[in-house]
Amino acid sequence: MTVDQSPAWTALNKHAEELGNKHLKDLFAEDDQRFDRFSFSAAHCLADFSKQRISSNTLEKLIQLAEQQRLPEKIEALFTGEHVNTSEDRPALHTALRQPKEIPLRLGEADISQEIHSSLERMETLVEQIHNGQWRGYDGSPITNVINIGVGGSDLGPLMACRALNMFTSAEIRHIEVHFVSSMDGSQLARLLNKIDPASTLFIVSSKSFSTIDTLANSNTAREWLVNASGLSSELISQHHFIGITASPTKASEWGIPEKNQLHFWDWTGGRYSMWSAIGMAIALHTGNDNFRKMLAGAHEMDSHFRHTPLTENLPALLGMIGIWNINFLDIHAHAILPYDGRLQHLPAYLEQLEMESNGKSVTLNGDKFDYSTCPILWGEVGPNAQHAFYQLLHQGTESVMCDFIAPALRYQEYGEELQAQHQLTLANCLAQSRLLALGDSVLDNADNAPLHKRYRGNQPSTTIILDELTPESFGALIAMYEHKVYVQSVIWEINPFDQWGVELGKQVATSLLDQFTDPVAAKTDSSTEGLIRFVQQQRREVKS
Ligand SMILES: O=P(O)(O)OC[C@H]1O[C@H](O)[C@H](O)[C@@H](O)[C@@H]1O
Repeated sequence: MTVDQSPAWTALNKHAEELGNKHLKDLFAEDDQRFDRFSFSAAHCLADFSKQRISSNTLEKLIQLAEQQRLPEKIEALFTGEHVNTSEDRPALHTALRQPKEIPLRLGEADISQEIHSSLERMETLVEQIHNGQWRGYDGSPITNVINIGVGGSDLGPLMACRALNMFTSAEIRHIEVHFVSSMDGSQLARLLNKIDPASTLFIVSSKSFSTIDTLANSNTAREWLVNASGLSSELISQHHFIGITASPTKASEWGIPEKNQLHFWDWTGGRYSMWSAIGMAIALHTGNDNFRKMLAGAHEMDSHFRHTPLTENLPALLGMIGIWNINFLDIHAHAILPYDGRLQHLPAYLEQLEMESNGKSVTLNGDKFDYSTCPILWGEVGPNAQHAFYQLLHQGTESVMCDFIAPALRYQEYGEELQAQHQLTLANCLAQSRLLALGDSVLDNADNAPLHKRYRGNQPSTTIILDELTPESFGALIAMYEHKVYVQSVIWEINPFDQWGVELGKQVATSLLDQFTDPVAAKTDSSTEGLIRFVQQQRREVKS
């Protein structure tokens, strides 16, 4: 029996028939205590679910589904290192990466918390050496530019965190610029190599597998650039200008990263859950080791809340379960992430990987196919900008879209009134948009007289997440909350959120197609692929002739 045939699921289907058609404006009209009833706080975050199409009865039934799916035990299994990643037969212990040293965690014979903290301390030592100019380039120059080469989980997290915590970079370390290169087409790298000095540039090759072609292609180009600029051997260049962060040390050594320039993490850290490990070195370089530790501490605060709080007040559990309600009972399959703080500009892209690579699955842990929906299409943009882009669709389109509005309460405390006024303006827009999406033009007195193209139907569900302030701690807590939300949904859907088999075949097909561009008698594919390759080859011939 799959979960959609279970008693709790059936009860929710029945409940959806009763409540599903009730408009949010009616739910608010019936209950002026909705905010108090449906908003919850923990670890620097307040989550307001009152603009979700739920009643207290809905939450009760969702909690019953979560208990039916044994969510509390599954949460404990995650934290204690059980092999929740069944298809790869591994634990998923990203929470251990932000656990204080004093709390032991046994994995088999080993207490991994000691290993984790010695790796963290080693990373911090390298960061200090780079910050204080001890780490030198091939001609003795101190490092001023650091380029993180990585993709997916080895890029999106560190990039997001560096932008989010940019204002926490102290003057002492501002002489170090951190850049991110991920795209296999070389466009980011080419732009950078044109403007930086090779002698004072350090590359961090971030790759759990150390076999991702995107990252190796960019790293090969970077090394060739340095070898050409210096006239030195690639061995010598690798000693001064390359650090490798990986869970595959042998491959990193084979590529040429000296053992002493390597930082390691573990296969029980999923790529998209790895920014808390040495993969976060770029964050520590950009914001300082202290702020990196504060980010870990904030995430640990949310971990403790998730692990020890009853489901009825558990933020990640409620965020996850209300998502299940929207997807599986209200038939909503689009999810917009809308940060009302430009520092969180990379949050949507990060969550796209975290959520869709984790829960974009259609087979249960037992290998069974099923008919119910899983992860929705998730996308997003900085809210105020998106108001001038796709909010037309949110307000007057035909699609139901659930939205997450995310904003800090406090900002610019140490700045002038102008900037504080800009934050006030941004908050007003954040609250206005979620209000209008929920209530539609019932916010106006005489909306009924307006022509249809000026009507706003509302009833678009949203959650508003307010951080006390955007700090390393609250940022860590926010990301940990979404990680746990994803896990909660995977437990309900009985899927494995920690593997990503679906990304592999495309890589193989790409490798086999590479030959097609150079070898005309290569293996047959299909008329479209062959036609497109012929067109590219023709363009190249014309350029040459
Ligand atoms: O860190 P790496 O092994 O280079 O992997 C980088 C990324 O590529 C893979 O294809 C997966 O899609 C991601 O989960 C991963 O984060």
